[in-house]
Amino acid sequence: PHDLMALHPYNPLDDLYNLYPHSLRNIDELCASIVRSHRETSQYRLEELQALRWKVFSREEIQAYQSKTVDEMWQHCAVRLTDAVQYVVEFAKHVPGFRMLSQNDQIALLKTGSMEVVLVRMCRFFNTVNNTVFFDGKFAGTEVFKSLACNDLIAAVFDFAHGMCALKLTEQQLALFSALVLLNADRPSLEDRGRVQRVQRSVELGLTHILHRDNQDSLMHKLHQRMAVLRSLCSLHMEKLRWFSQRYPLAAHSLFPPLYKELFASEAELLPGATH
Ligand SMILES: CCS(=O)(=O)c1ccc(CNC(=O)N2CC3(CCCC3)c3nc(-c4c(OC)ncnc4C4CC4)ccc32)cc1
Repeated sequence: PHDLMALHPYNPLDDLYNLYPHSLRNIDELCASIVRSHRETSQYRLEELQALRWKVFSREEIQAYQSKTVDEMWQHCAVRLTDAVQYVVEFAKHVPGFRMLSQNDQIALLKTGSMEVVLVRMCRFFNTVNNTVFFDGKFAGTEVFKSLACNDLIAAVFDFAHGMCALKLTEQQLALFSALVLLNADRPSLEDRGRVQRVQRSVELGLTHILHRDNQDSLMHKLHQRMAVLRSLCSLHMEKLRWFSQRYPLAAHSLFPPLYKELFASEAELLPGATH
């Protein structure tokens, strides 16, 4: 099935063999190991989410969320996001080639990529019928997040989830796409961009291989479009975060989990006077 190799004058599989001379003798093994780590770090199994699909928040529970203050709700969400990000960090650590990168490059990729992978994974626990997302143990509509005071961001997240669901990705396709979102050699402040490019190329090869095998080559273009939407979503999020940390300097500084300082805040950028 490697006829697609014929299309590439140079054979990126050489990169694969150079990168992992012993462990992964072919692209199937690369895909299998990424799918396995996706499955082991996906936080919720599809069957669990399917069973909870119609468990939505009551009027009282929605009221309770909506009566939280802005900083209370941001902090509440921050805890849920941090939890989800931990699973993405575990996923990243098992993507072949990721751990061979320098510590700084691993952090640089996670700093921006982890949020994007959380958003990609959200389509697994999104119910397009009643426009709800699994949050805090039940399925929540946009009204649950009203007190965050950023309805445009939430609307954009829900739109993105709809768009991802429309592609009807299999778990295997989602696993390879998540790895590709993470292994982005265009991220800022990478020390060894060339090395990240080689790992990115091998993951791209894996995704191309999986889509070719599933007879869905046309999905690749759509997935690249999704990545562009992801980047705009995350910059909108960072804009909100800047607004939030100026409006609630104490909350941003003390309430966000320690991971925040590691992953998102840099001295000048987000938290004035942050202590590392
Ligand atoms: C990364 C760890 S950290 O550095 O400590 C860190 C960094 C930033 C923040 C503040 N942003 C924030 O809390 N956000 C942002 C967004 C909405 C826009 C993009 C993702 C989001 N989403 C959820 C979330 C969900 O989180 C797991 N699960 C389901 N639904 C939702 C909401 C509908 C969006 C829950 C929190 C949440 C918090 C913590």
